[in-house]
Amino acid sequence: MALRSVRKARGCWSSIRALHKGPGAVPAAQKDGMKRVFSGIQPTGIPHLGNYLGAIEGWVPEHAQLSWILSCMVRLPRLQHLHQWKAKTAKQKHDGTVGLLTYPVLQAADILLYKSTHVPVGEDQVQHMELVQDLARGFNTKYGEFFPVPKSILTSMKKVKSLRDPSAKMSKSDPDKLATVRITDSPEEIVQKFRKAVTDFTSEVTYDPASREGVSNMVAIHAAVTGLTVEEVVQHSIGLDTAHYKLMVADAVIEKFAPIKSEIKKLKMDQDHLEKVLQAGSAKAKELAYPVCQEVKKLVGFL
Ligand SMILES: Nc1ncnc2c1ncn2[C@@H]1O[C@H](COP(=O)(O)OC(=O)[C@@H](N)Cc2c[nH]c3ccccc23)[C@@H](O)[C@H]1O
Repeated sequence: MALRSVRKARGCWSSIRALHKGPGAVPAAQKDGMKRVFSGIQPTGIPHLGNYLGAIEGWVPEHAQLSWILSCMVRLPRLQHLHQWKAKTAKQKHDGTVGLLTYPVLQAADILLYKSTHVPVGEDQVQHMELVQDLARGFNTKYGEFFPVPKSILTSMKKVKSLRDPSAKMSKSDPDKLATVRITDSPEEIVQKFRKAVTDFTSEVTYDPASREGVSNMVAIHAAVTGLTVEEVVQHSIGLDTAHYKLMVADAVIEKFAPIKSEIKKLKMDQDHLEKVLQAGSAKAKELAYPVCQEVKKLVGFL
């Protein structure tokens, strides 16, 4: 389960806090115009004691409980038809687990538990968001208007492609280490990955995702990290061949990541601060999740 952040539109926490005075309080109705943005990420690496005490311990009951209730409202074929289930279980010789099959329901619980209205996700999650929307609508039809139907927020870079196979998405779990640029990569690693990025035999830099996926991925990444438009990026690259252009994109990515990397380094050195942030986040999340979960249990007849 992957609750990482519960963010708000500017100025909303105070009104949310006023409505949620801890366990037992009435869940907040989504007032007109009030946005609640929720996102998540797969947890990778080994969680430490601070993660567990500060956050994970506080997530488990409400997320798992709502997930169970929602899973009783979804038919098996609905989950078996999801692209990601089909792709992942195929990779595992059709030996996928129940957890893999039902994780989109747990993800729906993550989102609905906070009555989220907007969810920033990449393109691969759009089908899962449709499931969340169906579950919210289905619940509301059966038990009365309760959950907002959350909308996906997609950026222009909703599908960053692999540097080794531009027909596939860039993925953390890609076994080819050169395919994926990690935020923590050193400048040398980033240069090496872009140098080896798969493009084609035309040396000119153009943007044509249908026929030149590799170079177009470079251009799209370049535009996204510099804040320029695709047209501006292509214009600035006139006269460069793709080999030189790849190094230019690598430099732009290094520059983009530099302040993020130094912030990560600084934060990692301040474990006390990190644990405090986790604890405060966990308390805020609990304050929102508990009353919503209680209300759901009342509506479905558990309480
Ligand atoms: N190549 C790519 N190009 C553009 N976007 C991409 C690319 N790869 C990944 N993403 C997006 O990054 C987010 C985290 O990915 P995860 O696979 O960890 O994401 C996952 O596996 C979720 N199940 C985590 C999750 C758990 N609960 C949630 C609630 C709301 C939103 C997300 C979650 C996602 O938005 C994903 O779409």
